Amino acid sequence: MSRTPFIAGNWKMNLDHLQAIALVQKVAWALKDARHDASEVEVAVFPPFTDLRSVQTLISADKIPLGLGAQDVSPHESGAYTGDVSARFLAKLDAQYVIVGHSERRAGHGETDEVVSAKSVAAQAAGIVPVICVGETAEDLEEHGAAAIPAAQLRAAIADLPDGAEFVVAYEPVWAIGTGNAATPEQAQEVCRALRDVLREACGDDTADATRVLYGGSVSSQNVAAYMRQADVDGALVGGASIKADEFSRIVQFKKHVAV
Ligand SMILES: O=C[C@H](O)COP(=O)(O)O
Repeated sequence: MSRTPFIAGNWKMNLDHLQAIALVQKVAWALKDARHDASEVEVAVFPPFTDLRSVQTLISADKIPLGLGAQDVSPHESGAYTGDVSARFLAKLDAQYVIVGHSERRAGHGETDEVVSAKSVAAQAAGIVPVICVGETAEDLEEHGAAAIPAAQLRAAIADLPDGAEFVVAYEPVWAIGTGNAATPEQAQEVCRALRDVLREACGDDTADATRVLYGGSVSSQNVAAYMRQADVDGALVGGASIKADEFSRIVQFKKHVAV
């Protein structure tokens, strides 16, 4: 089955809303120059909450072929949850995606598998596609091998999603994030394949064949093509390189460097 490749740019806590506008304009020019066809490669950006409105306005006014996502979402619908942002609020801003379970939130904010599952459910209920991040630390890798922890995290994150729910999986080995020490394409393929097996077992063939599994961790224009050659890697979750318009645009144009 063919899955549309997906390049997702997670800006993390970078760029205020004015800088965000400038970056999106540059990315839009680069995509136009490259005659980017969104039906061939889907691209989305994940700005901080405070930038979402500005970025959404620009994308919609200038018909920029970019999807929009948020970096986090509340597991709750509404009420006394100071600082939380609900999935419904994000949907109102045309967010199509939301990242859940990023390792920086698991580690820095104590997010458990249960919280990640609740966030996936909240997003899905509001019509937003969760981008479920999983990945092992260097210690996990040594103790359990590469796939065991990400597979367990994925099982937990999708456990309460209804049948047929759409979601994206992002395999991000923690040791590869922001380090320049990217996983090899073969390592990425091995774990992405194992994650697809989890989907096959938990949700059946249709979901396993249709769900996009991304690799993330020090992705650049130099290595993206090698990941995209792997049978079970359907795209990339890009951090640092996504806030550099030229580099992000080169990543998006990976097809120029690889026959897929
Ligand atoms: O969400 C993105 C990942 O954490 C990867 O970040 P990075 O490309 O800076 O390594």
